[in-house]
Amino acid sequence: MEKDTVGGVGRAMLDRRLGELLASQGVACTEGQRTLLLDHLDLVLEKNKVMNLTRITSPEDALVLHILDSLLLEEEVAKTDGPVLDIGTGAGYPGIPLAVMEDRPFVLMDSVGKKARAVAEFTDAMGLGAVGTTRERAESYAVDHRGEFGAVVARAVAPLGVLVEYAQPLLSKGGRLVVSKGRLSDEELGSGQKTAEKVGMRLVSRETLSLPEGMGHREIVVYEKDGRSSIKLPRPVGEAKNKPLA
Ligand SMILES: C[S@@+](CC[C@H](N)C(=O)[O-])C[C@H]1O[C@@H](n2cnc3c(N)ncnc32)[C@H](O)[C@@H]1O
Repeated sequence: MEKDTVGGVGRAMLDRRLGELLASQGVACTEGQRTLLLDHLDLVLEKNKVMNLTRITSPEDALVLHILDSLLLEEEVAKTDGPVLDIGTGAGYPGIPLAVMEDRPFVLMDSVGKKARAVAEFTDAMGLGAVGTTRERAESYAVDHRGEFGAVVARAVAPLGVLVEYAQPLLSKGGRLVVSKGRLSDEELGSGQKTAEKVGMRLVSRETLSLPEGMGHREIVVYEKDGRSSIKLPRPVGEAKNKPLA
């Protein structure tokens, strides 16, 4: 039977608030999808009592900072086809909310085994059959999963240039990298751009958004794989971060 609380707060109130928040950002969501989004949040907050998954412990804040923030990527992800990969999923954000909204295969990846296992427990409990999880690093996963994904998403994982390098070998031709960033400096954007030119990706869009209730600033940056890389990818584990291409 469905619990009537989420993280100790009344579910009916959170459900109402979530509906308002999503509507205010133009995200269409059914009652069944909201139920799953709140189920996931409850599982995360329970698990967070025994392992470090998130520093956001207030369910009200998590509605904005986890659920809505993840779904700000939905419009861009919906423009792509084929499987979606979430690199560095942590507690399942943004991958699980996106998988709740999109009827297509997802893979949620984290390099930390206990996080990948926690996320697998969440998707099992939620009955998300089309969602796989893997404990892997993006660089090593790309060796055996070249060109498999129509979209790669990432939030709070690595600088833009590093993400462009991680995503390139994993994407199919025409596939897109959709990244959520807080403040994005000109320097980080510049290095993303130079990396993209080297690896056969092009910047499609950059959108700036404000979260409700003054809870932050977001940039949604989208790249498309439109050519071949001039460098053999993936490079060995750690090189994208330690020896960036730009
Ligand atoms: C700051 S957390 C963000 C988690 C989640 N995306 C979110 O926004 O709440 C970054 C996560 O990325 C994972 N990570 C970092 N580099 C990675 C890589 N190369 N491949 C896979 N996972 C990675 C870390 O283990 C960590 O769980």
